[in-house]
Amino acid sequence: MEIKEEEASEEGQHFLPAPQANDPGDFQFTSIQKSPNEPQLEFILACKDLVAPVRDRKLNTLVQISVIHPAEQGLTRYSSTEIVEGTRDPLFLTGVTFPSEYPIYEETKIKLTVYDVKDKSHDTVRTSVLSEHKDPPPEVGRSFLGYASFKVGELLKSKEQVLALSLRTSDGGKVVGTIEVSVVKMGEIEDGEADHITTDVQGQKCALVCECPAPESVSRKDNLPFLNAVLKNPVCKLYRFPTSDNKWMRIREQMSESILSFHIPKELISLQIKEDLCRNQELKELGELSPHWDNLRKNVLIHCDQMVNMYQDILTELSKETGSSFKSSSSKGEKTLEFVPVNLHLQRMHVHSPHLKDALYDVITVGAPAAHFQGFKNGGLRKLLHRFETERRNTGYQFIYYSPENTAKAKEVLSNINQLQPLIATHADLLLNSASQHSPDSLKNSLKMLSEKTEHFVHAFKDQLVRSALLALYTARPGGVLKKPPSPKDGTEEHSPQDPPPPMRRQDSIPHHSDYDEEEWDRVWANVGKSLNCIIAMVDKLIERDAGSEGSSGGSQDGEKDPSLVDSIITHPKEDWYEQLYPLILTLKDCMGEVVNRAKQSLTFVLLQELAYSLPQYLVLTLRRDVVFSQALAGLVCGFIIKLHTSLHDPGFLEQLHTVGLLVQYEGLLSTYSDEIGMLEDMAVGISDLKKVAFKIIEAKSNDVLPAITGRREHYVVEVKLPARMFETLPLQIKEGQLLHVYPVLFNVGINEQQTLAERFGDVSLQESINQENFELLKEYYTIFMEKMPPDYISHFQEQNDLKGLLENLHQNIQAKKRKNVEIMWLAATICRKLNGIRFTCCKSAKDRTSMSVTLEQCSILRDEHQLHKDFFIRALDCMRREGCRIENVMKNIKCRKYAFNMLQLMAFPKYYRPPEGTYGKADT
Ligand SMILES: O=P(O)(O)O[C@H]1[C@H](O)[C@@H](O)[C@H](O)[C@H](O)[C@@H]1OP(=O)(O)O
Repeated sequence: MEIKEEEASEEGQHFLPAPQANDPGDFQFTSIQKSPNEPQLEFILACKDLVAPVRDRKLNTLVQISVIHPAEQGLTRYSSTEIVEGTRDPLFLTGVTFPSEYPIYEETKIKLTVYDVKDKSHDTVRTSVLSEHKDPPPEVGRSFLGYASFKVGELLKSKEQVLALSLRTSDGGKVVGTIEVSVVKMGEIEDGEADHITTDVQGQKCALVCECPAPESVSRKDNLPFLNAVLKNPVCKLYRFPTSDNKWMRIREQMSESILSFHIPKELISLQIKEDLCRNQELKELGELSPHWDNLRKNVLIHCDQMVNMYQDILTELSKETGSSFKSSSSKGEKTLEFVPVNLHLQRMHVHSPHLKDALYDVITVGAPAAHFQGFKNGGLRKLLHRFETERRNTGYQFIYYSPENTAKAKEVLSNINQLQPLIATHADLLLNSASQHSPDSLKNSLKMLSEKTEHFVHAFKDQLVRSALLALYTARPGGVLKKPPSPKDGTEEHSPQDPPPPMRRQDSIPHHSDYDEEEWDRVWANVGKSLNCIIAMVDKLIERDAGSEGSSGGSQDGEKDPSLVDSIITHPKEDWYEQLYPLILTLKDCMGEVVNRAKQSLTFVLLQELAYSLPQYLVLTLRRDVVFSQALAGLVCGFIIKLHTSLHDPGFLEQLHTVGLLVQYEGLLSTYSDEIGMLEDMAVGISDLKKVAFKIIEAKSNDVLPAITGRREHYVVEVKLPARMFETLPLQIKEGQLLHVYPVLFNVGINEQQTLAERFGDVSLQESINQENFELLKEYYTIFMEKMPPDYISHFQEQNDLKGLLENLHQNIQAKKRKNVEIMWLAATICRKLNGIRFTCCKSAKDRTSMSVTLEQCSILRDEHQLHKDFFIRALDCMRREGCRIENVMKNIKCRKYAFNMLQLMAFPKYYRPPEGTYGKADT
């Protein structure tokens, strides 16, 4: 293949194609040998003796890397280095990496084009707009210096895998310098020869040594296939930066989407539809009600059915998006994608630095969970829910006020009933089965299980709420009314002294003609216990008699048995165990059925109260909360799975996971001004709602390793599947299905020009209270951590980390009420990392501000943990922002390689949040 003249050669090129499957078509090409899931090829670049077109001009150079696929004509522009200023011997810190999925072979040709950049502000504009099969726009702000090309095979087979190539002018004639291409492998020692290159850094000469010590495996490679099941379309970038002692560290940045972005919302919506259908059915089965309540119920059902239909439509639409793993920032207002998180990615930094273990730093970046389709005109969930609850509490006409806690309790009891009743029935049948087999051991075991479950069942109703709800329902039946109204002393109807009297008392339409028998429920409920006792007595008796031991009757545990019932049974014993037990089991089931019937109806009546108030506003609010929660949950599950896989071989982490639970820390960059107030209010509730989520790790029984969700709105369990060989290595408690809890915390610091307005003319109290409240939560987590982790772990932990000091510092910063105090974010993130937590960074779209923040976090980690040379802090930051994963993130969201900031916005940003010249500007977001 001929490489055409530079001016014309880039026809048909496009930037960073989505890597396709490694499918060479009809041609046979030589694959590159590589470790599974590792990049296929990584190299770094340096130029020497570049010739400036104009004498004495100081060169500002960058190299553009293009790929010529062996079976195709034309170039594919792949990536660029950063711009190195003021030297003829530039050494580029931004390297090149081809991820494992990229279609690259030994025959693939790489073209390196060196440019002299005259105007940095134009540079990114120029590289941003290339789209497939379009002519590149005219060169602006840069001029062509020279090019070189090589075949991948040549590089791989060269001595020491280094090529020194002459750079030539476009006519191929004049040599204008050389370019050195050196293969690098993360985590591998380079041979003893140190490669000394000098570079001019801000006027000072600095000797840089390219050398790496022995590798340390970061994450076990056998975990990767399972991570790859959830992570998609990785973008990789490679850098080398000097350490303070002039050694090289290597950094690989990786950014991946996750199919959980769509999978979790779909799972969740299906579950919510089931929950709502079940509730609607229960409302229908509530029985006869007086006209007032019946009308309310009809109205509620109309709206609830409509709601279910809407959820079903959304699910249908989402199900069409098979295999999708990314919702772009520009789709955030789309109705059918409401439940899907915006721009969710794993942002990973892998550091290989001299003398230190390799390290991984993960941050999940995602748009703040918020209901963009519903909008923010009236604020977000935090405000809306508060307002709704206050109004509901004070309106009190036409319905009975139950507090959110009591409504949640009603849902919990209903869910327990629905789970326990079939379970008890199964255990009862198993008992009968054991009886028919005449097996004493099996009979004892079945009885044990049956007793346990029945006790749980009886216990579930030991709540005043059921009692008071029964009373309330009684009065709502045709003709039913109380002699005395339900008493607030039972604590289920909550009225402060100032509140109006309970509305029940105003239901004058119901005639007074009968008394409510409050003890009836006690009797029905107690019968379940009694019938279980009869079964226990009978089993004891049967086993006793079977063992041939005469004399003692009734076994050892009949203290609570109903003697009349037991006696009547055992005075006429039959030797057929099944026949003896069958009628008792029937009685138990009947008694249980009676309890279930009454309890279900009464608690459903409690739910009717919640729904009856302010329809359809209540349902809209529920939808908003579901939408926000779904986005937050998708991110959380993604973060959890990644954390689990990367820490699977860390016993301390696993111990922490099941004894303490996991800290999940969110960094918010939203401003407390205009629409973003509403977003922050949504986000705060969405994140707080994650407390309702617990994880359970189960053994994968098939190739489907995608997580499943069970539960209901008040309590979800996410089942994460691990293949047998990984599952086996887990601590017993986790293998036995112990629920693993999460502790979400959110710290927000607005940084943009809107925040300046909020600080000058608006209100920052929302941010202040969120930070204060979440500080308390973080402190609570730390206390539990200190209490529950083993003492030897804690003493080692304390030697290494001054968590107390960091917490104190964070507290002072929160109290200080300083403007745009980004120290809060750094401290919160550091505490999270030290406590083994999951890190999140969010702004509206997780595109611009988030990119500034994660790159700053990455470079700060390199500085504080890996001795990044202080003179290279800003250069590293600029490299990552200019050519790193985050500019690709912007590109994939808005098809333009520009952070959407204008000068005004930048001036408002804290200093280190400003991107380098040429990487920002007006962008059509
Ligand atoms: O990723 P974000 O920081 O939320 O993107 C903002 C950007 O910060 C802002 O300057 C710009 O004007 C846009 O509003 C971006 O939000 P989009 O959601 O429109 O990408």
